[in-house]
Amino acid sequence: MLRISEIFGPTIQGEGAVIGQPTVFVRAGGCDYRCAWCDTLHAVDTEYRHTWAKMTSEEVMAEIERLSGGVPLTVSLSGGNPAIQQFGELIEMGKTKGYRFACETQGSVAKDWFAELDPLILSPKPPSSKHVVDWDQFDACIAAAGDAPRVLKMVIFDDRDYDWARDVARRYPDMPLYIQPGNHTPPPPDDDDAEVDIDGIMTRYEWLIDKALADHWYTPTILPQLHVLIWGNKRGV
Ligand SMILES: C[S@@+](CC[C@H](N)C(=O)[O-])C[C@H]1O[C@@H](n2cnc3c(N)ncnc32)[C@H](O)[C@@H]1O
Ligand SMILES: Nc1nc2[nH]cc(C(=O)O)c2c(=O)[nH]1
Ligand code: SF4
Ligand SMILES: [Mg+2]
Repeated sequence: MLRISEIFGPTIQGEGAVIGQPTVFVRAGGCDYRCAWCDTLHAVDTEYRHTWAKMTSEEVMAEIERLSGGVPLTVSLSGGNPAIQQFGELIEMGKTKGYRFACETQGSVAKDWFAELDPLILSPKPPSSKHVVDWDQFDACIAAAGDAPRVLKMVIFDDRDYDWARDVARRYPDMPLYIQPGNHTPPPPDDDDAEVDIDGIMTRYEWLIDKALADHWYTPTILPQLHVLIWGNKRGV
């Protein structure tokens, strides 16, 4: 059984490597982290566990097909941390029907089904999250992906995060790199309509662009969370 916080879409992927692509999101319930600025606490905080549905892979697949009208597209597994659950069966089922699976995870738990993803999006957490990355676990995630496409996506709030991200990028010179400004006004878990400070986010975005370009750091693609610019903190988009 899978613990599912929400399944929604099609919408556009708002972040990183496949930004703008039509996507159905499967948001897993439960996370081994609790980032200081997490924007999906309703899928993390166990206080909201009662809102997570227990579903079989067949039931999740049926909902993906219903939402997409049976027309294959990219399915993004997110959360929470999808890597603490068994998504191998769903991925196998979906791929035989022509669906493609991406997955977002912080890189704390490796799963053999990472090898079936296109792409695996690894999003190690910077100092502002208050988490410290276990790089052995992170490397195990990269190894588990094997030949599957994998990318790095890092959220940056401040100078310390920026310096940390540059170090991470040096450590993984062969991985496509995406950086995004943090949303300092993430929604509280019980209020998906909470105000978002778009001006503040755009100021941080501009700061991040200026800083990277001034440093001649040309390897990252620098993107905002497009869905936040369009829909704010709204859930299910
Ligand atoms: C909600 S997480 C779920 C997947 C996984 N737990 C992870 O962190 O990668 C999806 C993406 O949103 C990013 N994110 C979460 N809160 C954010 C915030 N306040 N501002 C910008 N990005 C955020 C995460 O860093 C991650 O890249
Ligand atoms: N449109 C849209 N794009 C996203 N990219 C990553 C998301 C996430 O919460 O994992 C997300 C999300 O929730 N919505
Ligand atoms: S790892 Fe991802 S889902 Fe978990 S608390 Fe951090 S941002 Fe939220
Ligand atoms: Mg999100």
